[in-house]
Amino acid sequence: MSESSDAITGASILLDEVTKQYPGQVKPAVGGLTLEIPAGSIVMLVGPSGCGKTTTLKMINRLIEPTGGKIVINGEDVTKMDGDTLRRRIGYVIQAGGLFPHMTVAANIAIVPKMLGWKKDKIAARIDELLELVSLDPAIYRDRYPKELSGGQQQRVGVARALAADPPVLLMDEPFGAVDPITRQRLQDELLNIQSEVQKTIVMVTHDFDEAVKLGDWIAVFNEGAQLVQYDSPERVLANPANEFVENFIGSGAGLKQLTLTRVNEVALMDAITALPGELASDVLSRLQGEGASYAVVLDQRRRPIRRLTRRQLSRLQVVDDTIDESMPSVSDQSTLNDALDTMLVSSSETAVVTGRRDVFRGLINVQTIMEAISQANAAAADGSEAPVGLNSGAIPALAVEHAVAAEPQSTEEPR
Ligand SMILES: Nc1ncnc2c1ncn2[C@@H]1O[C@H](COP(=O)(O)OP(=O)(O)OP(=O)(O)O)[C@@H](O)[C@H]1O
Repeated sequence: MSESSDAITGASILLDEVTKQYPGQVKPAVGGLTLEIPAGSIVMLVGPSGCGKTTTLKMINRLIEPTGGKIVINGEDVTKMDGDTLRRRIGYVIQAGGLFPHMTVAANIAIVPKMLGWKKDKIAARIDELLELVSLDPAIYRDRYPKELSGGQQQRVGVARALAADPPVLLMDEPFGAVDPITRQRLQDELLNIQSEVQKTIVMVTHDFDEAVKLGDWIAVFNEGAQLVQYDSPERVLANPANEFVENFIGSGAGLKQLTLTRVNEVALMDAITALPGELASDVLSRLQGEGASYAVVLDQRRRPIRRLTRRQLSRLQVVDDTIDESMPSVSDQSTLNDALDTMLVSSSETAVVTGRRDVFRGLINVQTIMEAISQANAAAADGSEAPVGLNSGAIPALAVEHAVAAEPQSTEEPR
């Protein structure tokens, strides 16, 4: 991306007493909702089926027109703005990516830049940059059709397409609902990695409370009619649920869910002895013995881990080869400790290999570290930082919506 990695490019969003009354319905689907969404944050909308999450989300880009109230983006009232113009500033991601089946991956991503009249070579460069960003090798995937991709890959392309023209806001409606749990975990980790790079304002609807805890800076828990029951940090929603409704929604195992609050990159990792294909096994073995380590991590040329070799395995080898062990327990540094623990349990291994951006090796994590983190998790709930404003009626008291320091947002438009 062209922005520096820590610049917030997202825009603040304010829903100001927003209402949606569908024709023929007795009660409004969303009634007088006020919600402050800080620039550069991820806000998760959760609640039971039919409570108005999707309606709330789609009112932000006016795919659904509010029947009352105002929507303010970066200080600008966009309620009366032309809907198409508005949607050029807002990326939109839906379940299964919503890709056009008869267009290649590249053509799908290029839709918005083309509409904006970008030059061919700029579009081509952007496609490759975005595919790299979502961890798809451009040389392999740019000319494929959606049906030649897995569900997770389609979803990644959907995210790439939504980011194509660098919109300050990304709306995501159950984006990972259609993929298996492992792919879902990877896509969540990737989204966090991408977000640490792009710092957009992301509003996401999910059915999955664990997903909300994992991804959200803030969680909005709704009841019917988009009644906001609690709007706070994941730590505080877990530690102090506002009432029984939220408690029930969190479900059992709130203690273990604390593990979802801590990411692998927040705990100390252990160093490991690494080896490269082509090295003499005896050299690696003597390094292991010198450090008292039980195995070495073999890295490929791009420093991505491909397998682990124990002392015994090394003693039987002449030269380290480049065999890839698909079953090696490996987690991204954006994974939660919960995911890391899962990975270890599934592989019956007390340690897992940790990778960072572009899957580069970062170190090792072990069960001990995770156990220690559980005992520390509650401390975070005591953090006194203020939650954004969220309520259901009346004017907002002294709103201090931060205005993003973002450059003038470029246009984008999502196909609908
Ligand atoms: N086009 C429509 N016309 C009339 N009623 C609608 C329309 N769309 C949604 N509703 C109603 O508005 C309420 C909120 O729907 P919405 O889709 O926003 O809920 P949701 O929380 O996203 O639900 P889910 O989690 O099941 O997707 C529901 O009662 C729904 O039946």
